[in-house]
Amino acid sequence: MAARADHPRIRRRSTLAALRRLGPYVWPERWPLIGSALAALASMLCGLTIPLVTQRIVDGPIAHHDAGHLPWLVAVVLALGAAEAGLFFVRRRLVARPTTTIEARMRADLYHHLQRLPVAFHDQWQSGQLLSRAVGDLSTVRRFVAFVLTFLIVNGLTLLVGIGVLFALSTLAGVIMVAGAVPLVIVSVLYESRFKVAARRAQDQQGELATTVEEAVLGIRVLKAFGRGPDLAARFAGQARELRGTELYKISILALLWAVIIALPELALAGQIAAGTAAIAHGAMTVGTLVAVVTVSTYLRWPTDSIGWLLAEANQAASACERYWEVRDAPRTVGGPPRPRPLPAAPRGALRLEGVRFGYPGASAEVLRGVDLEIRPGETVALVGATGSGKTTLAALVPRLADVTGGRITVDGIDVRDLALADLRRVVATAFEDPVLFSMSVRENVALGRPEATEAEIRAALRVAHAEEFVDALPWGLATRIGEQGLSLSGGQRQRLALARAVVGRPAVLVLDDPLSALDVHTEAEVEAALRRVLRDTTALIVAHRPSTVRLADRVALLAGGRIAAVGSHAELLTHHPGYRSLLTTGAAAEAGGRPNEEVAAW
Ligand SMILES: Nc1ncnc2c1ncn2[C@@H]1O[C@H](COP(=O)(O)OP(=O)(O)OP(=O)(O)O)[C@@H](O)[C@H]1O
Repeated sequence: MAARADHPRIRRRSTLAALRRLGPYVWPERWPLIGSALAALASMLCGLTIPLVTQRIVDGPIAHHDAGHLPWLVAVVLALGAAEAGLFFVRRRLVARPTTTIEARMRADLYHHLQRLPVAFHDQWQSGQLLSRAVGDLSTVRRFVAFVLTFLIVNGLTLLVGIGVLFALSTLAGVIMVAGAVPLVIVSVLYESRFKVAARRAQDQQGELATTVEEAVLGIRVLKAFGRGPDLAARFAGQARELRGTELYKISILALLWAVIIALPELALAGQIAAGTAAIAHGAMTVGTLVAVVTVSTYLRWPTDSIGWLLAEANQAASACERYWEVRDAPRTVGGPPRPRPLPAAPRGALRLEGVRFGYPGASAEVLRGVDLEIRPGETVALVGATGSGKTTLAALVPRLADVTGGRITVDGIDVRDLALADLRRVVATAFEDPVLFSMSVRENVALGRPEATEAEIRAALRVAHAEEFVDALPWGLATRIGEQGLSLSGGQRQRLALARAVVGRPAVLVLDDPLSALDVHTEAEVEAALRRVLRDTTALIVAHRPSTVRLADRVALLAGGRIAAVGSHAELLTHHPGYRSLLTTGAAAEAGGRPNEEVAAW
């Protein structure tokens, strides 16, 4: 999801308001930025002074055929030119550090915020949209602070000073200059709103394009296997065409703006030359003054020309800021409490679900409608249910990847929402069905479960997950960097590393979402045996799809119709619950998939 450019709320918000929100980032860097603006201004003033010296040269040594003072005046022009160049260099040097710092800070804050946002937020946003904000939009913001902001101020001031100089040289020349500049400003402002909408649309489309590329790369196996590459390529080409259309529209706006920007100052210059020549003929102006007027007007070309372009860049930066703040403003619905309750020094791991209800945002019906379940310290409960019955959803509520919408979950009698998130994540460890590994070494991937884990603890966790042998066989053992999302490993190997990550912190409560699903029969039996040892000291909730996983549990809870329909030992449920029997005896719970919840509820 991403707010679109044509949304009225976005149109109404002013460019200035969006850019003002950069304040907290820009303020700490104000001194070098002010220094760079002053250097740019001084450089402009040096350039602006050169025409005045030229006037002296034309009306003095040249008009009087007296070269006596010429070397001095030429030396002054040279000195001014050198100062102009030197100051420009200083500006560049001064601006680099603070602007890259601002960009880096904003990017880091965005990243931290993304990490804290609930899973529900990530479910709704395309990752390409987030990527384009973190990369493209923040570069636009840096360009704005480094260049656009400075030159909007400096060029504005140069224009004012330049027009003042023109008025001092010749009132008529000043009036002609202003007459040319006023329509230019009006046209620039008129085009601003149109350009802003187009700029925003282009940024959103870039985000969509990034999402398509990302999906194509991550899903390359599926696309190849189903021969769907050309379809996605066609979608990509369509999106690229749309983006091209928007960019062309942006260029057509800019082209018109540039035509006006170039034509008006040329007309003003022609007017100044015509009026100046007539004034010289009537003895009302010296040749030197006309030369100075023409040189000053020519010098003012860049500040005048740039205003429209700088405004367009400012608009682009404003919409980049809006896009950035859309993410930063997203509320952290799952956060730590203001006054967290402390965990017992040695948590026992009593897990209790009391009337737990949960509905996904925007969904018409709740997935969980009053789940009651108690898992005693050290006990292992398998959660079984038809596909889509809400097992994964329930498992995600324990480590607070989402918050219950009704009822409560307690660990050792404390509501998980009253615990500091760091405490909760320390006491509850999770391994998901789809084990995501990061582009880092095996050691780092496992240590995500406990950053301070020693080599011995990591090895012990690998042994539990029956992963030590294959890790040692990797080219650099624990130090082997595994590919993006661990793609260079097999599904079973990835699952075992995810399991090692979950157990390395020796958590009091383990939540495992189908931890043996990707293992072959032989490995499954070995991991099962190792897990059994870990589970002896840990409270565990295990989402189970097949009998082998269920065998790990002391008790089994059957989830159906959003509630716990039955609890008992595997043998009891097999005997007394036909629904459970059919779910497991078909080989895997997944095979019972497609059953409507109502039917399961009726078991
Ligand atoms: N992010 C989400 N947004 C909206 N609905 C969702 C989301 N994730 C899951 N659901 C819905 O919630 C219901 C429960 O899904 P869940 O993944 O918890 O089931 P499950 O029992 O774990 O299924 P399986 O056995 O197939 O893994 C399903 O109807 C699913 O479509």
